[in-house]
Amino acid sequence: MPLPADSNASSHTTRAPVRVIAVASGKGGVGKTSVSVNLAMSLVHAGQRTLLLDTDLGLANVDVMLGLSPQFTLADVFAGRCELRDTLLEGPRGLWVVPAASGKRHMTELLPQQHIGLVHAFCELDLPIDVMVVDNAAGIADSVLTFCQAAQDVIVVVCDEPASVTDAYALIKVLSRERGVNRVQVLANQVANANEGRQLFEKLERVSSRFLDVTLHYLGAIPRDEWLRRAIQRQEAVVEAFPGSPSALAFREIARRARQWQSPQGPRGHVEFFMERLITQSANEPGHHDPLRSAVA
Ligand SMILES: Nc1ncnc2c1ncn2[C@@H]1O[C@H](COP(=O)(O)OP(=O)(O)OP(=O)(O)O)[C@@H](O)[C@H]1O
Repeated sequence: MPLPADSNASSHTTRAPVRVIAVASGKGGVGKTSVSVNLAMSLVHAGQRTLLLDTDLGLANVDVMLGLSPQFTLADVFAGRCELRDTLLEGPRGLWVVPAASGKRHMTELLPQQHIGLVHAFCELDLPIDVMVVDNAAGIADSVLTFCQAAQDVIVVVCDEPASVTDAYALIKVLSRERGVNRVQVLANQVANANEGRQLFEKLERVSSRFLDVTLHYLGAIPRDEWLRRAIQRQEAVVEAFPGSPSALAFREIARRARQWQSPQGPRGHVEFFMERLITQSANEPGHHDPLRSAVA
Protein backbone atom coordinates (compact mmCIF):
# COMPACT_ATOMS: atom_id res chain seq x y z
CA MET A 1 0.00 0.00 0.00
CA PRO A 2 1.65 3.25 -1.07
CA LEU A 3 1.73 5.93 1.59
CA PRO A 4 0.37 9.40 0.85
CA ALA A 5 2.76 11.56 -1.16
CA ASP A 6 3.87 13.75 1.74
CA SER A 7 4.14 11.00 4.31
CA ASN A 8 7.91 11.22 4.38
CA ALA A 9 8.32 14.79 3.36
CA SER A 10 8.07 16.78 6.53
CA SER A 11 11.71 17.02 7.52
CA HIS A 12 11.54 20.81 7.70
CA THR A 13 7.97 21.38 8.77
CA THR A 14 6.50 21.33 12.24
CA ARG A 15 3.11 19.73 12.15
CA ALA A 16 0.35 20.33 14.63
CA PRO A 17 0.29 17.42 17.06
CA VAL A 18 -2.04 14.63 16.12
CA ARG A 19 -5.05 14.41 18.39
CA VAL A 20 -5.17 10.93 19.86
CA ILE A 21 -8.54 9.70 21.12
CA ALA A 22 -8.62 6.38 22.98
CA VAL A 23 -11.91 4.48 23.16
CA ALA A 24 -12.25 2.01 26.06
CA SER A 25 -15.04 0.49 28.10
CA GLY A 26 -14.01 -1.81 30.90
CA LYS A 27 -16.64 -4.41 30.05
CA GLY A 28 -16.63 -6.08 26.64
CA GLY A 29 -19.49 -6.07 24.17
CA VAL A 30 -20.88 -2.64 25.06
CA GLY A 31 -20.17 -1.19 21.61
CA LYS A 32 -16.62 0.13 21.88
CA THR A 33 -15.58 -0.97 18.40
CA SER A 34 -18.81 0.35 16.87
CA VAL A 35 -18.08 3.69 18.52
CA SER A 36 -14.45 3.71 17.34
CA VAL A 37 -15.35 2.85 13.75
CA ASN A 38 -18.22 5.32 13.48
CA LEU A 39 -16.44 8.12 15.30
CA ALA A 40 -13.42 7.69 13.00
CA MET A 41 -15.64 7.62 9.90
CA SER A 42 -17.59 10.70 11.07
CA LEU A 43 -14.33 12.56 11.56
CA VAL A 44 -13.36 11.62 7.99
CA HIS A 45 -16.72 12.96 6.79
CA ALA A 46 -15.90 16.20 8.60
CA GLY A 47 -12.65 16.49 6.63
CA GLN A 48 -10.27 15.18 9.30
CA ARG A 49 -7.48 12.93 8.10
CA THR A 50 -7.99 10.01 10.42
CA LEU A 51 -6.20 6.83 11.40
CA LEU A 52 -8.12 4.09 13.20
CA LEU A 53 -5.86 1.85 15.23
CA ASP A 54 -7.13 -1.49 16.48
CA THR A 55 -5.15 -2.43 19.56
CA ASP A 56 -7.35 -5.31 20.65
CA LEU A 57 -4.61 -7.84 20.21
CA GLY A 58 -6.73 -10.72 21.43
CA LEU A 59 -10.09 -10.15 19.71
CA ALA A 60 -9.50 -7.66 16.92
CA ASN A 61 -12.48 -6.75 14.77
CA VAL A 62 -12.16 -3.26 13.30
CA ASP A 63 -11.15 -4.73 9.94
CA VAL A 64 -14.10 -7.14 9.99
CA MET A 65 -16.51 -4.30 10.79
CA LEU A 66 -15.21 -2.34 7.80
CA GLY A 67 -15.04 -5.31 5.42
CA LEU A 68 -11.27 -5.02 5.00
CA SER A 69 -8.89 -7.92 4.37
CA PRO A 70 -5.55 -7.27 6.03
CA GLN A 71 -2.45 -8.84 4.59
CA PHE A 72 -0.43 -7.97 7.70
CA THR A 73 -1.49 -7.10 11.23
CA LEU A 74 0.18 -5.87 14.38
CA ALA A 75 0.90 -9.52 15.21
CA ASP A 76 3.18 -9.68 12.16
CA VAL A 77 4.98 -6.52 13.27
CA PHE A 78 5.70 -7.97 16.69
CA ALA A 79 6.84 -11.23 15.10
CA GLY A 80 9.26 -9.25 12.90
CA ARG A 81 7.53 -10.29 9.66
CA CYS A 82 6.83 -6.73 8.53
CA GLU A 83 7.17 -3.08 9.40
CA LEU A 84 4.38 -1.11 10.99
CA ARG A 85 3.71 0.79 7.74
CA ASP A 86 3.08 -2.53 5.92
CA THR A 87 -0.04 -3.06 8.03
CA LEU A 88 -1.72 0.18 6.87
CA LEU A 89 -4.99 -0.34 5.03
CA GLU A 90 -7.02 2.27 3.24
CA GLY A 91 -10.64 2.08 4.33
CA PRO A 92 -13.69 3.97 3.06
CA ARG A 93 -13.10 7.59 1.98
CA GLY A 94 -9.40 7.45 2.77
CA LEU A 95 -9.71 6.38 6.41
CA TRP A 96 -6.40 4.78 7.41
CA VAL A 97 -6.71 1.57 9.39
CA VAL A 98 -4.11 -0.43 11.28
CA PRO A 99 -5.62 -3.83 12.06
CA ALA A 100 -4.71 -5.99 15.05
CA ALA A 101 -4.83 -9.78 14.97
CA SER A 102 -7.69 -11.96 16.14
CA GLY A 103 -7.27 -14.98 18.30
CA LYS A 104 -3.54 -14.65 18.93
CA ARG A 105 -3.57 -15.18 22.65
CA HIS A 106 0.09 -14.46 23.13
CA MET A 107 -0.45 -10.98 21.70
CA THR A 108 -2.35 -10.07 24.84
CA GLU A 109 0.72 -10.78 26.90
CA LEU A 110 3.06 -8.15 25.51
CA LEU A 111 5.33 -6.28 27.90
CA PRO A 112 4.59 -2.69 28.85
CA GLN A 113 7.74 -1.54 27.00
CA GLN A 114 6.30 -3.11 23.87
CA HIS A 115 3.11 -1.10 24.19
CA ILE A 116 5.14 2.03 24.60
CA GLY A 117 7.35 1.00 21.67
CA LEU A 118 4.22 0.67 19.57
CA VAL A 119 3.02 4.13 20.54
CA HIS A 120 6.40 5.55 19.53
CA ALA A 121 6.48 3.61 16.29
CA PHE A 122 3.18 5.24 15.35
CA CYS A 123 4.55 8.66 16.01
CA GLU A 124 7.45 7.96 13.74
CA LEU A 125 5.23 6.70 10.93
CA ASP A 126 4.75 10.39 10.21
CA LEU A 127 1.50 9.93 8.31
CA PRO A 128 -0.26 13.17 7.41
CA ILE A 129 -3.13 12.68 9.83
CA ASP A 130 -5.08 14.99 12.10
CA VAL A 131 -6.65 12.43 14.42
CA MET A 132 -5.89 8.93 15.59
CA VAL A 133 -8.76 6.92 17.09
CA VAL A 134 -7.56 4.00 19.19
CA ASP A 135 -9.93 1.09 19.71
CA ASN A 136 -8.87 -0.67 22.91
CA ALA A 137 -9.43 -4.15 24.20
CA ALA A 138 -12.02 -4.68 26.92
CA GLY A 139 -10.75 -4.86 30.49
CA ILE A 140 -7.98 -3.06 32.34
CA ALA A 141 -4.90 -4.77 30.95
CA ASP A 142 -1.62 -2.85 30.82
CA SER A 143 -2.01 -2.25 27.10
CA VAL A 144 -5.37 -0.54 27.61
CA LEU A 145 -3.97 1.67 30.34
CA THR A 146 -0.93 2.60 28.27
CA PHE A 147 -2.91 3.57 25.19
CA CYS A 148 -5.39 5.57 27.26
CA GLN A 149 -2.56 7.31 29.08
CA ALA A 150 -0.87 8.16 25.80
CA ALA A 151 -4.02 9.68 24.33
CA GLN A 152 -5.08 13.27 24.86
CA ASP A 153 -8.67 12.23 25.34
CA VAL A 154 -10.21 9.03 26.64
CA ILE A 155 -13.76 8.04 25.80
CA VAL A 156 -15.25 5.44 28.11
CA VAL A 157 -18.27 3.71 26.56
CA VAL A 158 -20.99 2.49 28.94
CA CYS A 159 -24.37 0.93 28.50
CA ASP A 160 -27.25 0.39 30.89
CA GLU A 161 -26.07 -2.83 32.51
CA PRO A 162 -24.76 -3.04 36.07
CA ALA A 163 -21.55 -4.80 34.96
CA SER A 164 -20.90 -2.14 32.34
CA VAL A 165 -21.15 0.65 34.92
CA THR A 166 -19.01 -1.10 37.54
CA ASP A 167 -16.36 -2.09 34.98
CA ALA A 168 -16.29 1.44 33.54
CA TYR A 169 -15.77 2.74 37.08
CA ALA A 170 -12.96 0.22 37.67
CA LEU A 171 -11.25 1.37 34.46
CA ILE A 172 -11.58 5.05 35.35
CA LYS A 173 -10.25 4.30 38.83
CA VAL A 174 -7.03 2.64 37.63
CA LEU A 175 -6.54 5.24 34.92
CA SER A 176 -6.83 7.96 37.49
CA ARG A 177 -4.87 6.37 40.36
CA GLU A 178 -2.17 4.52 38.46
CA ARG A 179 -1.78 6.53 35.26
CA GLY A 180 -2.62 10.07 36.26
CA VAL A 181 -5.51 10.44 33.83
CA ASN A 182 -7.68 13.21 35.27
CA ARG A 183 -10.19 13.83 32.49
CA VAL A 184 -12.50 11.26 30.92
CA GLN A 185 -15.32 11.58 28.39
CA VAL A 186 -18.28 9.27 29.04
CA LEU A 187 -20.37 8.05 26.11
CA ALA A 188 -23.59 6.13 26.79
CA ASN A 189 -24.36 3.53 24.12
CA GLN A 190 -27.47 1.55 23.23
CA VAL A 191 -29.73 3.88 25.18
CA ALA A 192 -33.53 3.79 24.87
CA ASN A 193 -33.81 7.56 25.29
CA ALA A 194 -31.73 10.64 26.08
CA ASN A 195 -32.67 10.48 29.76
CA GLU A 196 -31.19 7.02 30.14
CA GLY A 197 -27.82 8.24 28.85
CA ARG A 198 -27.74 11.20 31.20
CA GLN A 199 -28.69 9.00 34.19
CA LEU A 200 -25.94 6.52 33.38
CA PHE A 201 -23.45 9.37 33.35
CA GLU A 202 -24.72 10.76 36.63
CA LYS A 203 -24.38 7.36 38.28
CA LEU A 204 -20.72 7.18 37.29
CA GLU A 205 -20.13 10.83 38.09
CA ARG A 206 -21.50 10.56 41.63
CA VAL A 207 -19.19 7.77 42.68
CA SER A 208 -16.14 9.09 40.78
CA SER A 209 -16.34 12.59 42.22
CA ARG A 210 -16.56 11.09 45.70
CA PHE A 211 -13.63 8.72 45.51
CA LEU A 212 -11.42 9.77 42.59
CA ASP A 213 -9.44 12.76 41.46
CA VAL A 214 -10.87 12.76 37.95
CA THR A 215 -13.28 14.98 36.01
CA LEU A 216 -15.91 13.18 33.97
CA HIS A 217 -17.53 14.92 31.01
CA TYR A 218 -20.74 13.74 29.42
CA LEU A 219 -20.03 13.31 25.73
CA GLY A 220 -23.56 12.21 24.86
CA ALA A 221 -25.49 9.07 23.93
CA ILE A 222 -25.93 6.74 20.97
CA PRO A 223 -29.41 5.19 20.72
CA ARG A 224 -29.99 1.47 20.45
CA ASP A 225 -30.51 1.26 16.74
CA GLU A 226 -31.43 -1.64 14.46
CA TRP A 227 -29.75 0.21 11.56
CA LEU A 228 -26.44 -0.08 13.35
CA ARG A 229 -26.83 -3.87 13.56
CA ARG A 230 -27.69 -4.00 9.87
CA ALA A 231 -24.64 -1.92 9.04
CA ILE A 232 -22.46 -4.35 11.04
CA GLN A 233 -23.91 -7.21 9.01
CA ARG A 234 -23.05 -5.33 5.81
CA GLN A 235 -19.55 -4.75 7.22
CA GLU A 236 -19.92 -1.01 6.95
CA ALA A 237 -19.97 1.90 9.36
CA VAL A 238 -23.56 2.97 10.03
CA VAL A 239 -22.61 6.56 9.18
CA GLU A 240 -21.70 5.30 5.69
CA ALA A 241 -24.42 2.70 5.14
CA PHE A 242 -27.37 4.52 6.74
CA PRO A 243 -26.38 8.17 7.22
CA GLY A 244 -29.92 9.24 8.14
CA SER A 245 -30.39 6.63 10.88
CA PRO A 246 -30.68 7.70 14.54
CA SER A 247 -27.29 6.25 15.52
CA ALA A 248 -25.54 7.85 12.52
CA LEU A 249 -26.94 11.26 13.45
CA ALA A 250 -25.77 10.75 17.03
CA PHE A 251 -22.27 9.74 15.90
CA ARG A 252 -22.02 12.87 13.76
CA GLU A 253 -22.89 14.98 16.78
CA ILE A 254 -20.28 13.17 18.91
CA ALA A 255 -17.64 13.78 16.24
CA ARG A 256 -18.64 17.46 16.11
CA ARG A 257 -18.14 17.72 19.88
CA ALA A 258 -14.85 15.85 19.76
CA ARG A 259 -13.54 18.30 17.18
CA GLN A 260 -14.19 21.16 19.57
CA TRP A 261 -12.11 19.74 22.41
CA GLN A 262 -9.29 22.00 23.41
CA SER A 263 -5.80 20.67 23.06
CA PRO A 264 -4.34 20.00 26.49
CA GLN A 265 -2.04 22.70 27.87
CA GLY A 266 0.85 20.43 28.72
CA PRO A 267 1.96 16.83 28.58
CA ARG A 268 0.10 14.60 30.97
CA GLY A 269 2.65 11.86 31.35
CA HIS A 270 5.90 10.73 29.87
CA VAL A 271 4.27 8.63 27.16
CA GLU A 272 2.20 11.56 26.00
CA PHE A 273 5.23 13.78 26.15
CA PHE A 274 7.11 11.44 23.87
CA MET A 275 4.17 11.14 21.54
CA GLU A 276 3.82 14.87 21.09
CA ARG A 277 7.52 15.32 20.68
CA LEU A 278 7.88 12.51 18.19
CA ILE A 279 4.83 13.46 16.18
CA THR A 280 6.07 16.98 15.63
CA GLN A 281 9.54 15.78 14.71
CA SER A 282 10.42 14.47 11.33
CA ALA A 283 10.80 10.76 10.78
CA ASN A 284 13.73 11.63 8.50
CA GLU A 285 15.96 13.11 11.15
CA PRO A 286 19.51 11.76 11.35
CA GLY A 287 19.75 8.96 13.86
CA HIS A 288 16.16 7.93 13.19
CA HIS A 289 15.58 4.44 14.47
CA ASP A 290 12.67 2.08 14.77
CA PRO A 291 11.59 2.19 18.42
CA LEU A 292 9.16 -0.65 17.98
CA ARG A 293 11.93 -2.94 16.87
CA SER A 294 14.11 -1.80 19.76
CA ALA A 295 11.26 -2.29 22.15
CA VAL A 296 10.52 -5.81 21.03
CA ALA A 297 14.14 -6.86 20.52
N1 LIG B 1 -26.06 1.56 19.40
C1 LIG B 1 -26.28 0.25 19.17
N2 LIG B 1 -27.49 -0.17 18.76
C2 LIG B 1 -27.76 -1.48 18.53
N3 LIG B 1 -26.85 -2.45 18.69
C3 LIG B 1 -25.62 -2.11 19.11
C4 LIG B 1 -25.26 -0.76 19.36
N4 LIG B 1 -23.96 -0.72 19.75
C5 LIG B 1 -23.53 -1.99 19.74
N5 LIG B 1 -24.51 -2.83 19.36
C6 LIG B 1 -24.48 -4.31 19.27
O1 LIG B 1 -23.50 -4.78 20.19
C7 LIG B 1 -22.59 -5.66 19.52
C8 LIG B 1 -21.21 -5.47 20.10
O2 LIG B 1 -20.70 -4.24 19.66
P1 LIG B 1 -19.14 -3.97 19.52
O3 LIG B 1 -18.47 -5.11 18.85
O4 LIG B 1 -18.96 -2.62 18.98
O5 LIG B 1 -18.78 -4.02 21.07
P2 LIG B 1 -17.35 -4.04 21.77
O6 LIG B 1 -17.54 -3.34 23.08
O7 LIG B 1 -16.31 -3.49 20.87
O8 LIG B 1 -17.12 -5.57 21.97
P3 LIG B 1 -15.74 -6.33 22.33
O9 LIG B 1 -15.40 -5.91 23.70
O10 LIG B 1 -16.13 -7.76 22.23
O11 LIG B 1 -14.74 -5.90 21.32
C9 LIG B 1 -22.68 -5.28 18.05
O12 LIG B 1 -22.43 -6.42 17.25
C10 LIG B 1 -24.09 -4.80 17.90
O13 LIG B 1 -24.93 -5.88 17.58
